[in-house]
Amino acid sequence: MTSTEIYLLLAILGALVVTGGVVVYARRRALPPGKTPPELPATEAPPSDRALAPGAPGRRAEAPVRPLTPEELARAAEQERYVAGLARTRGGFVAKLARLFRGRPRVSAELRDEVESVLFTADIGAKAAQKLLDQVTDLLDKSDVADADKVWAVIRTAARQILTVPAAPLDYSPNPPPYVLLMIGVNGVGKTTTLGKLAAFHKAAGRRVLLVAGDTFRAAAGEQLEIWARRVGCEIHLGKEGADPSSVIHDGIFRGAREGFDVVLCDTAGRLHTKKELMDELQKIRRSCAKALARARGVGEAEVRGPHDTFLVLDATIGQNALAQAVLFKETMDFTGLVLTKLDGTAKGGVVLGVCDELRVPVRFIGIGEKIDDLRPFDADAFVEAMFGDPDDAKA
Ligand SMILES: Nc1nc2c(ncn2[C@@H]2O[C@H](COP(=O)(O)OP(=O)(O)OP(=O)(O)O)[C@@H](O)[C@H]2O)c(=O)[nH]1
Repeated sequence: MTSTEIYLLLAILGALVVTGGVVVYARRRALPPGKTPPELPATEAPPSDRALAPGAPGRRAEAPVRPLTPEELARAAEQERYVAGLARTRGGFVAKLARLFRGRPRVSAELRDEVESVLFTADIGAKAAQKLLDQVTDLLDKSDVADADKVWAVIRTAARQILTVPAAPLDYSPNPPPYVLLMIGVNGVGKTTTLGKLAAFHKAAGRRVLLVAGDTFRAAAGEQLEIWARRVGCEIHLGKEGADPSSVIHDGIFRGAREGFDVVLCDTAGRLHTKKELMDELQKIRRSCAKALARARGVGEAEVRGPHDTFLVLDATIGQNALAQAVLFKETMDFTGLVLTKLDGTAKGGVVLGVCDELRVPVRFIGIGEKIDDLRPFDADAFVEAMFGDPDDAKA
């Protein structure tokens, strides 16, 4: 080896040593103080030398994406369906409120007037509107400016308080069975449809269901319920057209008890709360429920209260008129729960707040479409979340 070759070799070796030192220094600098880079396994080449196929051993870790379980997927789809079903309702006064807050990180007391105008022109009833406004005013009174998020949170909390009506959970397993439900309301509000959906709900929970066609006034009503019974795969008790609804319902409940059904769901003809004779007929129907249960149990009528539940069905699309209807029904007929239907088709769904506030009767179910699975048990928290989730998401 010539001296030139020796110098050249030494120069290359020197350069390699310097480059290695710089690389190690740079790597140490990149780590938090006190940390040393992890040692590579002696037997393995550095990752860069390996195939980059996903999952190859030693491949630089990507954030692992865990596939959702079927239950999680079902829950997400259900949540999406629920929120979509309430989109129009959310597009009502909630969207108007959200528009007031949009783009205003801080809001002043002047906003109070605008909030007042939205609340009092919404279909939530004057009392509920006042309660929400009081909360906003309280907050704004505390300082000249308030955080828009805080105002929104105050409205959400007040709405949740109004919607949370204390009530025992529904008991579908009375001893002795069956659980008897009477559905009442004005014409066309969705009584029969809701009964069909409820029959499906109980069937899915493993209960034996009997539908009772207590609307003997309208020939098509029995047929409509029969279609639901076939769709759900449950039995139906039909009376003769024009028969006394009390006697049809009595016989249906008695049959339900004798034949070991778990749940008996009774339809009634639609009626206006202003028609006295029709409201009297409802009282008679209720007494016949008690009579049938007493007879089936072999006890005196005084020992039986009547149907376990009576639900008043309200059509949310008529907004405040639904609230007026409910108030007038309550004057003549007790009901234990409310069903708000057609929330999918209206911007007036805020009436749920009004009925909860005014009547303090729990909303038990809401209808969010015409299909068999478009009925949801009412949950104040879930409803508030779907309605008031985030002002920026509210439908413009
Ligand atoms: N979009 C929508 N439509 C509904 C809902 N519930 C019921 N409907 C529709 O409302 C209409 C009336 O429903 P019915 O079940 O016949 O009402 P009803 O109270 O039994 O009527 P009467 O027997 O005349 O008193 C039907 O077209 C239903 O499909 C709902 O939650 N959403």
